[in-house]
Amino acid sequence: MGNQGSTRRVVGAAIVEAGRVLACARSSPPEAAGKWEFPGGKVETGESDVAALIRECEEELGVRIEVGDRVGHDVPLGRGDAVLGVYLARLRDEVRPRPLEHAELRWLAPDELDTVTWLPADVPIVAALRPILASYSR
Ligand SMILES: Nc1nc2c([nH]c(=O)n2[C@H]2C[C@H](O)[C@@H](COP(=O)(O)OP(=O)(O)OP(=O)(O)O)O2)c(=O)[nH]1
Repeated sequence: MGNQGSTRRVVGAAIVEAGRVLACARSSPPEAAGKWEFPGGKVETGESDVAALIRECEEELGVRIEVGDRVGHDVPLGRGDAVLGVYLARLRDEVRPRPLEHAELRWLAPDELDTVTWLPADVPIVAALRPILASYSR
């Protein structure tokens, strides 16, 4: 599926390993710096969500990911001219994620998801992720 229509898409990867999800602290812009998000970014014209996630995770973390199911629903961003969609993902190999663009990376267990301040749009997605993560670590 391509990126059609006027609503711009931002995609994020909820990378899960050993029952924890990778959370990333933004380094910019100033109003978002120190807030936490899923690695990802804007889907380019004609690009699929999955291709955008693979590209962004290489750029931001230096890793190759495999993309899985959606987490929660699309969340409107800002003035409503964009939406955020998040997908489960896994690392394809042993290469460890590095904060090439983020201020900090943390692997969070389900009971640690509230220990960081997420970007506002991520809050409902994190709520949808919690039971999924908990089911992995059971
Ligand atoms: N990557 C990411 N962006 C998010 C999340 N939640 C959220 O509100 N956003 C917002 C922050 C930004 O306004 C926008 C993504 O923009 P970005 O700057 O990360 O995208 P990009 O890497 O494609 O950036 P650029 O090429 O425009 O510099 O979406 C999230 O979980 N992950």
